Amino acid sequence: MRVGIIGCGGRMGRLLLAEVLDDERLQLGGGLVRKGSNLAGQDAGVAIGRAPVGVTLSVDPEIIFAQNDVVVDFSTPGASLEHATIAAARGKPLVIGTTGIPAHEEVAIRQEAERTAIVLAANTSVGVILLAELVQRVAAVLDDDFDIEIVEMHHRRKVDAPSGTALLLGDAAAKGRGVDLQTSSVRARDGHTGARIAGAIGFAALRGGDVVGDHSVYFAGDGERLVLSHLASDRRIYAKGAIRAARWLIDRSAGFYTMRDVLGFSDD
Ligand SMILES: NC(=O)C1=CN([C@@H]2O[C@H](COP(=O)(O)OP(=O)(O)OC[C@H]3O[C@@H](n4cnc5c(N)ncnc54)[C@H](OP(=O)(O)O)[C@@H]3O)[C@@H](O)[C@H]2O)C=CC1
Ligand SMILES: O=C(O)C1=N[C@H](C(=O)O)C[C@H](O)C1
Repeated sequence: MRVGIIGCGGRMGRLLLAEVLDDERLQLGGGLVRKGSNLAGQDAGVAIGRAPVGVTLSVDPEIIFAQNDVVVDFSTPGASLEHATIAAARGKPLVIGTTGIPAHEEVAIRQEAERTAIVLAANTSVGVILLAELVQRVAAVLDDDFDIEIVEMHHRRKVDAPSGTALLLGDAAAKGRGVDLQTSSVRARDGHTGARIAGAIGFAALRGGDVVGDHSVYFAGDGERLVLSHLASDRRIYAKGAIRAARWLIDRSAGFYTMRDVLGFSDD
């Protein structure tokens, strides 16, 4: 199975290259970097501090999709939509791990998934997907007397907030409670905000240091708090999960999928 990686100059892209190169069942079929990147034209192995592997990093996404059976994209929102369009035109499966994708772009990605198989996953770690299942269950059991607040912390270089995972957990909480996240969420608080709105799902984003990714969902009641957390200490969990999604996706027909589908969770 030939795997192409998009965003090879990034924190995740580098780990994804290593993951593919270290898996004897996989073949690295190409890697994409941003136009103007000083990694363009460099050997993919050398780019991650290893011996040459004979695969040159390209700036042409068409080549990446032509040369691979499945492509994994951890880059930036606009770029991921562009890649979904190319994937759809070529009928190539695509795993997108990019977060901060605006709603209208997600709609467009879902449309492209009518022509090819696409996994869109704000978090590819098994632990986080399990956390989301737990959050949905707890939210279904506890009533509005328990206020839901989602707190996340990431490294100082993260550019989007709240994290895609925080929004995914918010969605799980909203589903469990039977409410709409868009109309229930409070994304920031500052100044004289007034008392907390009953039934709101609140978000808080912390940024600092090298934190890989911490997420906690608080169910805060009178006299007790239930806190469900996932703390990531090694970014490789995301790379491993993304490659698991790519393996799973290769045999799928066109459609829009999530990590729940990859892990075989059903809706019953
Ligand atoms: N789903 C998950 O489990 C996870 C998701 N993420 C998400 O993945 C994304 C990437 O994260 P991270 O690796 O930390 O970020 P980085 O900023 O380190 O990497 C992003 C990379 O994408 C490159 N890039 C931008 N545009 C293009 C393009 N058109 N073609 C090819 N490459 C491009 C950038 O190039 P350049 O360096 O030249 O600017 C950069 O190297 C983020 O949205 C993040 O939130 C992160 C971790 C886990
Ligand atoms: O940018 C990151 O680092 C991460 N981004 C994803 C997100 O926004 O949820 C996943 C993980 O938390 C790491």
